[in-house]
Amino acid sequence: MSSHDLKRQAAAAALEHVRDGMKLGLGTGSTAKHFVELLGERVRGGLKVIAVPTSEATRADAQANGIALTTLDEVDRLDLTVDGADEINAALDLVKGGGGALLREKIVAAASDRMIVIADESKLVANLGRFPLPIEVIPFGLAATRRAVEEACAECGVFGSISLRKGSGGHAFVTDGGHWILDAHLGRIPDAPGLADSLNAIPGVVENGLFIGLASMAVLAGPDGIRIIERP
Ligand SMILES: O=C(CO)[C@H](O)[C@H](O)COP(=O)(O)O
Repeated sequence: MSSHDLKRQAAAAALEHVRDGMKLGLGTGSTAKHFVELLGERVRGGLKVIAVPTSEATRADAQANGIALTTLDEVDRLDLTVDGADEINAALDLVKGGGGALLREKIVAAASDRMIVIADESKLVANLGRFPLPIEVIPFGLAATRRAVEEACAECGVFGSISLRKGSGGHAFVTDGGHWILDAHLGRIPDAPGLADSLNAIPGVVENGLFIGLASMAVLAGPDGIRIIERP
């Protein structure tokens, strides 16, 4: 079965947790895009939901699929966010931001009563860190911020190259918030909560891609079917 099919299966399984009248957060990435498409089918069939997208790309997809949108200024809390991830461990801590939407994704997840992570099972890892950790930074003072990121990593016992993410044309990739992304190639992150706190204490860092304690359930699709991991 292709990765495309597995992602769609995970998205379909998560859709079973959506109820009429819910306020939803819509994630970003290829797996979340399947969820938006399947949710759109249900909306066209009469399901009433209202949703906050986590990126301009997801906003466009949601609008194309006829999903009513709102903002976190107009609603207090969201009932459920469904989003993908780059890495998921057994404790449901995540690395996110491969698609560059980590800041809005974390704001929306934190404003949600529940977050369901959808992925093909290759995203489940014993240790976080093989996927480069995205760190969203302010362009001003990039070199100083990069040095501070290296120091914070070293103090947490993790080492590796830190690269500025490039977009099309070789220029810096620019997030929806107008920021840049440093990708930290660390290999293994033994203390993810500690590293997340240290990175966010750096003035030029806007947010990092470690999602600690935000996901309540992972829906993982593999060749043998759907596997659910729930936060105890
Ligand atoms: O964090 C993300 C975007 O910022 C995505 O959820 C993550 O990159 C997974 O993407 P995909 O579903 O395409 O594998």
